[in-house]
Amino acid sequence: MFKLISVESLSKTYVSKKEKIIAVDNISFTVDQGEIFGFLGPSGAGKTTTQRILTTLLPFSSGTVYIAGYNVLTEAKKVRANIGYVSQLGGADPNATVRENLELSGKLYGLSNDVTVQRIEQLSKLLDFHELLPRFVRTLSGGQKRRVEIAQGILHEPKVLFLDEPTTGLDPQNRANLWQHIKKLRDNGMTIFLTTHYLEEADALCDRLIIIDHGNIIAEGTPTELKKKISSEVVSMEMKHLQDSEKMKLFFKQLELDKATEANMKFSIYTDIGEELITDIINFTKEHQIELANLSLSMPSLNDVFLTLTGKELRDGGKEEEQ
Ligand SMILES: Nc1ncnc2c1ncn2[C@@H]1O[C@H](COP(=O)(O)OP(=O)(O)OP(=O)(O)O)[C@@H](O)[C@H]1O
Repeated sequence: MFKLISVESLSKTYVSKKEKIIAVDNISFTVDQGEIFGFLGPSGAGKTTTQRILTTLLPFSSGTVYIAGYNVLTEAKKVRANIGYVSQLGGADPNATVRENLELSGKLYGLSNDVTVQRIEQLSKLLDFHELLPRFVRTLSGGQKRRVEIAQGILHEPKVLFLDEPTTGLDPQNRANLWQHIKKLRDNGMTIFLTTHYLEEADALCDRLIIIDHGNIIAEGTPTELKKKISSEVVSMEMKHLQDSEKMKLFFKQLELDKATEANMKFSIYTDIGEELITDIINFTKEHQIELANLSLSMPSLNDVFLTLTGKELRDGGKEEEQ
């Protein structure tokens, strides 16, 4: 399969007031044509830095980067012609209409008027904002504005679309709606590189992803592969009374369950024999009159993956500016 993005031994060090900050530390990865590829990591992990390098906006310290077969250092112009970039801030002028914004993007990309009109027609239907074309951008909801900005980013039919935290600030319903639209773009052949710190987003949207922390790749695979690596199932349980937690801890020790975590009377046990373990827990709690607030069996989440790899949580909604 043709690799639309190929990154080899990429590093980026910022020098700020004589202090060196290694933002990206010798990372390598490739992205296939037609996939939604995610870059998941906490704030400060190096996601934006990497994305700005890949979109020719930032010089880097060492390594090689090819986008659509072109070298970002020596063939930056060709790279730019083949990519679309929608930053966190977006680029739509609030005081112009949706159509005017898109027409301006067409001019900036050097498209003819005919092609611009045709693309506006196509994309406004695909991204479900055709009826909004005469509206001023300032009157749009967050989700509607995002769809218009994505259309601006792909008006020139690029091979790769870069999306930086596309759903930050959107409510859960608008977020899920935007995911559907991003999937539609992928289904129409677009390759999408997306940075996110939302676990749920990475899980629902990405065909493959990298988890990045402190500039290093700590895991790579499909969401299912990553979750299966830690265990096939997770048993979650919460105690009603603190004194019972100690009894449960002893019980799990006897069963030699080494992949169990406990915090605030909540246990997560990573296991491949979930149903059997649930039966054992029910029998034990009945026998010892232990009251449970809840007990459930599920697939591990990407948060479990992050927790297992780094010992810390990467929770959704960890950023201050979020609503
Ligand atoms: N211009 C800069 N000068 C100095 N350090 C920088 C600069 N830009 C980023 N950094 C540092 O590089 C590291 C990676 O930052 P980056 O913005 O790439 O992270 P991120 O994963 O995109 O975070 P967020 O999710 O908060 O946007 C951080 O430690 C950050 O403070």
